[in-house]
Parts: sequence; structure tokens; C-alpha cells
Amino acid sequence: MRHLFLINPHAGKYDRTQEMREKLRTALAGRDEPWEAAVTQYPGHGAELARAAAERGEPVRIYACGGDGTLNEAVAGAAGFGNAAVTHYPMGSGNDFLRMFGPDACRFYDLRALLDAPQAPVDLIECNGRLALNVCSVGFDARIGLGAADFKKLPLVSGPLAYQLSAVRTIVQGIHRPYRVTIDGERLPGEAFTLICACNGRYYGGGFNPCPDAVPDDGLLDFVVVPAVSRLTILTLIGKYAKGGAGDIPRILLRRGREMHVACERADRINLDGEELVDSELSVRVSAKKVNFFFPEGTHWIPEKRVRN
Ligand SMILES: Nc1ncnc2c1ncn2[C@@H]1O[C@H](COP(=O)(O)OP(=O)(O)OP(=O)(O)O)[C@@H](O)[C@H]1O
Repeated sequence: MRHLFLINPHAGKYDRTQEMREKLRTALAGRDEPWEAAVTQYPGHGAELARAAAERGEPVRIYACGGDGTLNEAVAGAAGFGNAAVTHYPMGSGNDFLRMFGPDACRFYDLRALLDAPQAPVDLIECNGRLALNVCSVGFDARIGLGAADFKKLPLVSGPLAYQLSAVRTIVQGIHRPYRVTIDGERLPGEAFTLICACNGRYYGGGFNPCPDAVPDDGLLDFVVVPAVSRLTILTLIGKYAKGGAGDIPRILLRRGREMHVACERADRINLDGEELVDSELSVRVSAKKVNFFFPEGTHWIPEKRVRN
């Protein structure tokens, strides 16, 4: 078994490459298995490295050492390769996919436990030919989250301030837009929506919990659709939505299914695990059991609460 550690020097608050190299030397000391630490050099490099490793055909374990973007790249590169498996060593700002493991999430910091971890196939979200492990969304949330990058480029603007500025801009510009939404052939009522999410995981945006019941290996996606609402309504409901209460807000539509199509009036920012895609339509579908994921022995995501039908 080969082990490939993809270290993203741009994940989190500061470059932890050196610290990670030392941790790896300690954790792998005495193991008679080939391993490599590769530092990603540019966005997309992690996916290229993961794919090249998987294409060699031999068993390989790929560790995304970064945030959700690094995990997304590792997963995209390893998807469809039965000889490859991916995990997340959390070093990012949000590390949102792992939040669904609840108290077990901290066990992903244990490199030795990851080295011998069991694996299982999980689903992915396919959107316009790109892949996501966690959440794909378009609308208010995506414009705020992805728009924060525009403000981070400004001098003296830190991460939280960039989000706040992006939120203000999005609220001023208007929080809902015209979309036509179809899920598994059913056209949803309404011509304008605030946000539309396809969830395989449960958290995004640094801890927002749109879908507490999503299960990443059930062959289905959980769709959360917020119709056009006023700015005041958003301000009053956002706390409940963030804490996993979308199902208790009567106007929010929840569906579980396999496919969604969203037609936008114009090109819009689409969020794929926090990475950006710009397009005027989304063709989203579940790609069942598309990648192997490994997690420390005994860990599991929190069981869903809602009774499934
Ligand atoms: N050498 C590099 N230079 C610039 N960007 C890079 C480099 N390597 C990777 N990236 C990009 O860094 C971005 C951020 O990485 P990542 O999402 O893992 O960290 P984060 O944003 O801190 O964490 P999270 O998404 O969990 O909040 C990703 O879009 C990735 O493509």
C-alpha cells in the first residue's frame, strides 16, 4: 500500500507544511510502506496528483491535508478508481465535511489511526461534469461564500471581515434571483429562489447545517430549496437554518432524490465544496459509491434523525 499526503500550504490560517512533514516522519517511522508528501503548487494540483497516483493501478491511500477544497481535489482525482481511497487530515478553516462525524471528527487528527483505517465507498455529487463530496449550492449562500474571496484580495481585510463584506454586498444586491428548479422530474413551484442546495454531507460555510439528515452513502442527495423570501425573513430565519432547523421552517422545501436541474437567468456562482464554478445552469446528479473514503476504526457519522421513507 502506498500513502500519498497532499499538503495544501494555502489551507487554514498559515502554512503548516513543515509541521506536517515532521508529524508524518513520526507517524510513519518503522512502517515498511512507501509514502510521499506532496505540496500542492496551485489550485487543481491536488486533483492532478491524486489522479496520477490512482492511475498507477496499485493500492494507494490519499490524505487530503488541508480544508474542504483540498479534500474536494483529492476526491475528484481518485473518483472511480477502486484501487484508491481518500481521507481528510483537517488543516483548513472550515473542515466542514468532517463535522457530520460529530465528536468523532477529532479522531481524524490521529495520523496513526488514519493509516490503518477501514474504508467504504461513498457517493459524490456531479454538477456540470465537476464533482463534490459535500455540498453543491447556488444562490444567496454561494454568492456570499464565494464572494468573500473578492474581498480577501483587499489590503487589511481578514477572513471574517471578507465574509461580512460579501454578506452586505449580497444583501444589498438582492437575495433571491429567478431560477427554474426541477428535482427528479418534478418542477418546483416558484419562479425565484433564495438558495438551492444539493447535500451529500451535512455542513458547509464554516458550520452551517442545511441538512442534518444527509447520508453520504445512501445513493441519494438531500435537496434544500429556500424560496424567494424578504431580507427580513432571511435575517429572522438564518439562525435556525444554520443550526439544522431547515426542516422546521414551513416555507423551505426538502426533497430526497437523485437529480436536479436548475436554470438560472444568467451566469451565477455555483459552490462545489467551497470551490467555484460559474454557469447559467446546473445539472446535478448523485454519483453513487464513486469514491472510497477511509475513516478511523470505530468512527461514524452521526445517525440521521428523520425517519426515512
Ligand atoms: N499552492 C497553492 N497556491 C494557491 N492555492 C492553492 C495551492 N494549493 C491548493 N490551493 C487552493 O487552496 C484553496 C483553499 O484550500 P482549502 O479549501 O483546502 O483550505 P481552506 O479554505 O482553509 O479550508 P476550508 O475550505 O475547509 O474552509 C483551494 O481552492 C485549493 O485549490
